[in-house]
Amino acid sequence: MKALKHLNKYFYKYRYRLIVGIIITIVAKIFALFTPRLVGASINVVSDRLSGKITEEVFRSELMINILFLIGAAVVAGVFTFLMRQTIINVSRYIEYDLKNEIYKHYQILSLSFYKSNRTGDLMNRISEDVGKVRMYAGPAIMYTMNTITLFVVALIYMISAAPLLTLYTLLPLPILSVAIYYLSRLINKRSTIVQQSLSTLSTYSQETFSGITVIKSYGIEPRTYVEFEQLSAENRQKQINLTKVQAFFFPMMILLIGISNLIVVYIGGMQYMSGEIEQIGTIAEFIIYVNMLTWPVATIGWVTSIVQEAEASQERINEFLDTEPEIKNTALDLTPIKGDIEFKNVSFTYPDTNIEALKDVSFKLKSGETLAILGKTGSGKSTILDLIGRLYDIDKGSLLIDNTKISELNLYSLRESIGYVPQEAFLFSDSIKNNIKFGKEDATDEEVIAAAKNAKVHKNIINFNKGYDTVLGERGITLSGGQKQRVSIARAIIKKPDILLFDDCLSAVDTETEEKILNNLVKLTKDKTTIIVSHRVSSAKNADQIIVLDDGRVIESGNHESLINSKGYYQELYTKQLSEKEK
Ligand SMILES: Nc1ncnc2c1ncn2[C@@H]1O[C@H](COP(=O)(O)OP(=O)(O)OP(=O)(O)O)[C@@H](O)[C@H]1O
Repeated sequence: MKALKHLNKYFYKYRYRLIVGIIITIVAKIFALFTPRLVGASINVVSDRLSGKITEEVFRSELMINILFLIGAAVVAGVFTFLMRQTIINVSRYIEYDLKNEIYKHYQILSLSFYKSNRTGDLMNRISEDVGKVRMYAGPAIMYTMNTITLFVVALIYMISAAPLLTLYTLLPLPILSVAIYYLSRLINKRSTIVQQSLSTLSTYSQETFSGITVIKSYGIEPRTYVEFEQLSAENRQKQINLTKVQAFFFPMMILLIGISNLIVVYIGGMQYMSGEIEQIGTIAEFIIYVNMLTWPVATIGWVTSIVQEAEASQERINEFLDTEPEIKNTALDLTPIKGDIEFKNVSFTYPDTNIEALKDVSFKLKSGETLAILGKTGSGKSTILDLIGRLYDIDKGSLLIDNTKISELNLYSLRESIGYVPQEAFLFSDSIKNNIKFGKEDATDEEVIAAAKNAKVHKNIINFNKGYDTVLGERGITLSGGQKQRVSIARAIIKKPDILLFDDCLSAVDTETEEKILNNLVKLTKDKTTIIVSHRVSSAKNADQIIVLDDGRVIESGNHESLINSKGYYQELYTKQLSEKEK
């Protein structure tokens, strides 16, 4: 129960609803328990009439009163049972909502390395499946426990006052039922988890084959995927059958144990009536109803125990993520406006998960408004530099200064707010093109969106689509070409008008002519912004104020276009090669 303590704050938040719910539960059960007494009393009236103890008139009026009370008690119990679900189960839904939001909010502040080391499926599971299991504790478990306690206490008082020995015999099989249900519920839960896992494997497999349908069709491997699907499907079927097998035990077992209890009541009760220990025949009927009313609550003791165990395990998994501290901490609580000076002083950085030393002793200084181009072979550490400026990771050695202040001392929100980042692989959401661009600036006007798209040289493509800027992208929408995606992604960054712009090889899928036009627009737009362009092409770099060339995490050349051409190194070689390719 330690992990589940996390929910106490929510129970406190909804305490009034919960208390009302508990009171309603108690009232509902008290009224439900009028039934056996009234039935017993009615049978006694019939028996008294048969033995001539009462007159026909008294018989009729007493029976009528009993029947009216029976109907009244059933109606009140029914209304209160409805209200019981409306209060306690609703509280569990509120708690489920709050917990989901809490987890999601926490996910948002966790660092990139957390996402690298945990699978997306796991993150999704904890926020959906696990929260669902915890809800069962916060709602149904509490409701059924209250139900059982009230029913038991009230029924026992009635039963013992009517026939103490018969009470003992009647209740004898019930603990066996409770224990049996507990083990059965555990088995059911275990098998349901196995079914869930197999279902998720099946859906992951189908999802992947649908996303990769182009590859599957072009390689003609549809029959193979079909066979694989069939195998997974067959495994799932077997697991479902295994689950049904144990589920099928549930009700027969209950019916058997209720039957045994009924038999005991009739047998022992009958004997006691004959020997005169029980005075009225109605008591036997009353007891039969008690047994039937108590069986389900007793069964739920076992069921609730297994729900609580499951909830505890789920909450433990949830807490594990909630207790994970973000590696990147915001230490400056006040906002810190950013101008855009960037300085790397002997910066080294090793990725914690792979231990790859991506940057070694890197130094450069960039004044606000200047442009830096970074070139180098693949894997040389170019993107890593941009990640460090966005503080997606913290550096190991050296110092990274923004506006002459250590990056870790800046307000994280201000820092990221001042950056416009265009990643190497453009990611667009399944939304309209307009909203994808506006992602950079939520309150942007249509004119601003169009201006950004024009500067990113993608406006003409967009207006050629039937729905223009309202064209929906993604799974159910249109698929943009690689170059179009990159340009929408550029528009998203420039609409924000940030102080620092980071372009990570984002023109690689664009032809050189369009690249030239975009770069010309960027020169105008980024006049007073600090800009870093990562590229494999000299054409993207040649106009930059500074150029650095990286090799295996080290700066091997630095300068401007002219000085690097004259120094006859990697840059000059690349320039000559790319120039001759262009001329071919
Ligand atoms: N998130 C990560 N976790 C672990 N290692 C990483 C991560 N990202 C990059 N690396 C490693 O760090 C090194 C530098 O990678 P980086 O992406 O900075 O290179 P790059 O110069 O941008 O390459 P490219 O031109 O191919 O984009 C590579 O060896 C890479 O495998």
